[in-house]
Amino acid sequence: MTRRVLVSPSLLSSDFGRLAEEVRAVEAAGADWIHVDVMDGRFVPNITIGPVVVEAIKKAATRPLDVHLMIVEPEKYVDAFAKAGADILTVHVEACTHLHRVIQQIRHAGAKPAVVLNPATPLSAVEEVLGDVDMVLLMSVNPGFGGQSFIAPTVDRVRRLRAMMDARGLSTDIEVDGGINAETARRVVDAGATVLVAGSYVFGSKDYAAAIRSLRP
Ligand SMILES: O=C(CO)[C@H](O)[C@H](O)COP(=O)(O)O
Ligand SMILES: [Co+2]
Repeated sequence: MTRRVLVSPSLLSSDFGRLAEEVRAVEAAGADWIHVDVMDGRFVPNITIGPVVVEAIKKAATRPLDVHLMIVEPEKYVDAFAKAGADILTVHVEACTHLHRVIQQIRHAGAKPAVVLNPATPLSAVEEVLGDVDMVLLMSVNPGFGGQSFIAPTVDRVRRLRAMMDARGLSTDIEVDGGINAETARRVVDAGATVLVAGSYVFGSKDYAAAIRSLRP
């Protein structure tokens, strides 16, 4: 089956001093979504941005904001990020005590809920909420930093997650984040991924449009 594949460049590797320009440049280069990495220095060993900066990105963007929350107690901040303009809000299952409640909270706040798994978290952790989310994100690096190498067993995880969805008659998006380039993109898309996050591969290239094009099947 041929599925449409979206590219969501991660601003983590962009020039933060020219954030609005970078957003406009990747959109002109063909980005489908804009991936925004929120880190709190607790869930991951790095700190990035909060709702105020998401609001600024929203003013520059015309494409949906795909906001990846790498924070503990996401329920405390979901409403603020939705209000700031997040279209898709993704929470780590490892950070949620009441995952189902957080998913409901995201939808109630007006954003599309998605859940994300670290590379060592079993797929069964999302099994009970597959029908409640718009997307499942599989991390293909340990979260916290851009520019890391793709963790190869992710390909089989994508294949098994797609089979779990097929068995339930679901065509939910599967996003993959970390170490995505033209070669790893092909492997995860063949396995059933439909959204590709790419940070260093896109922003580290001289030609954003060529980089984004090379990720598409
Ligand atoms: O969530 C992330 C890190 O935790 C980033 O989205 C991811 O690392 C993208 O960067 P790259 O494509 O350079 O690996
Ligand atoms: Co991310």
